[in-house]
Amino acid sequence: MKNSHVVVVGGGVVGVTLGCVLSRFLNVTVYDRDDQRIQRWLLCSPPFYEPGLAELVDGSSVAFTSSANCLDSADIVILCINYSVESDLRDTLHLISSECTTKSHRIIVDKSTLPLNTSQRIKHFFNNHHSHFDILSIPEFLSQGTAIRDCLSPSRVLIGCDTSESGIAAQNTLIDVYAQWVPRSKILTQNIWSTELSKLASNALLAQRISSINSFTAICDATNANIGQLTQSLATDTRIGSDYLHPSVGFGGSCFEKDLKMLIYLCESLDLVLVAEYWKGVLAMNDYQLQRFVRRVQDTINGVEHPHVAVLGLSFKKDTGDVRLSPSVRIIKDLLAQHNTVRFTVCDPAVTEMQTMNEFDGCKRVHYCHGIAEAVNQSHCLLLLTNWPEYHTQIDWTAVYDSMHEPRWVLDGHSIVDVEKLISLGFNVYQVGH
Ligand SMILES: NC(=O)c1ccc[n+]([C@@H]2O[C@H](COP(=O)([O-])OP(=O)(O)OC[C@H]3O[C@@H](n4cnc5c(N)ncnc54)[C@H](O)[C@@H]3O)[C@@H](O)[C@H]2O)c1
Ligand SMILES: O=c1ccn([C@@H]2O[C@H](COP(=O)(O)OP(=O)(O)O[C@H]3O[C@H](CO)[C@@H](O)[C@H](O)[C@H]3O)[C@@H](O)[C@H]2O)c(=O)[nH]1
Repeated sequence: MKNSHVVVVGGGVVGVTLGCVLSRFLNVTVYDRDDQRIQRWLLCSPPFYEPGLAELVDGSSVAFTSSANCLDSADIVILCINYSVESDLRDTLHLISSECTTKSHRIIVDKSTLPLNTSQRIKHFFNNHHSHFDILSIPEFLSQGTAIRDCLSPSRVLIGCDTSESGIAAQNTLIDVYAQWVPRSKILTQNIWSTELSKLASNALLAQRISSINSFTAICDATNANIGQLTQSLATDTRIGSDYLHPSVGFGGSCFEKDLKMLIYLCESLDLVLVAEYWKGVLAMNDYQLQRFVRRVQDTINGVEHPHVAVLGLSFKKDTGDVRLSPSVRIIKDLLAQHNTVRFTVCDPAVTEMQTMNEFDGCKRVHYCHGIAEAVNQSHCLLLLTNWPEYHTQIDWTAVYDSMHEPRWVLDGHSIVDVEKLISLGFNVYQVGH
């Protein structure tokens, strides 16, 4: 195993973090078809922001390439790719099959979150192409912003395989690989259906908790109940706990929505109509929460001539520059569509000006700012759309008040700021569920 060559396919946060950790024990190449991405990694200038990843890459022995011929020397191929369309996956498999010609046996690990039963379909594909590849499903549970910590100390590692002799041998090989840094008690072996479903179930339950708490913010907004007091009470019940019960404008990012849709698709294809409807409710609640916030913003700018809205936080959560399916982006786009004259100044320490321009197709009504002071200057309304509490505490509220124009609204989408303090300074404040 020591001299095994591992090729990680996909140079995103999952592939690169895992590649770096594995390179402490094995010979690792990260292959991505996007040459620009690879060039950034080769220059140790990551194509996206993930805390500590540049340093990890810099200190590792990982090789990076956009040339697929590295696949031929691989003993283990680990798929860490994003899934867009079925034909894309087929092309990837054809590529692996055509490049991997010289060795008689290899292990293919599916680490991407792809539609259920994909590992089985990968197996059939290679069987039909007369290649002796064993397929394992090892889903990834890391979160962006804490990718390195999660990869080094995972809560569990699931290794799914079929029940053939060589499948179990491949599973044992990967157990030995992971056991080099993960306690064996945290490495669980399962069948492939269970590992694939475990991944979707985990994200579905986390998303469901967020939608559940957000549903209570709607009740709090309509009554005298306060969401902070409610979550405090829920958190003290150890059976419920406090994780993933932080109220927000809704969850975002490239995983929860996509994985819920895969789960719903699976339920529908199994004719489990009620189960599908149940999970659709989680997505519907997420949209409802976002729309409630958009309406709140509209109410605050109604009647203001040429409203100027400052936005703090564009990425989908703290410690990442990822704007994929970010609630913040959705809110701005909705308001741009509904209001002809509104303009935005946006500030996020982890997002670049170029990303912002690309996200809004160069729209002249959205401006990127380097700091909060610049963003809020002459604005009528400030949207707090980051769940980065440390960032909120850096705000000089008196200076913000002086540089804003009437009606001086602060709308806190992540229930973080001290509402009473802002009201005492003269701001109008809306906080989700307050
Ligand atoms: N981002 C997360 O927090 C996270 C966590 C757990 C699991 N996942 C899953 O892991 C997978 C990867 O996630 P990510 O965020 O690193 O993705 P990403 O979109 O950032 O990166 C994927 C990379 O794969 C490359 N790629 C796609 N098809 C390829 C091919 N055929 N050949 C070579 N390169 C190819 C793309 O160019 C891209 O650079 C996804 O399936 C995702 O759902 C992501
Ligand atoms: O109490 C909470 C917790 C999170 N969020 C939001 O939920 C979204 C997702 O947050 P998080 O789970 O921290 O980020 P991801 O990086 O998307 O990670 C999720 O998705 C990954 C990809 O599948 C999984 O591997 C991880 O285990 C899973 O946490 C973000 O918009 C957060 O603002 C809330 O609104 N309230």
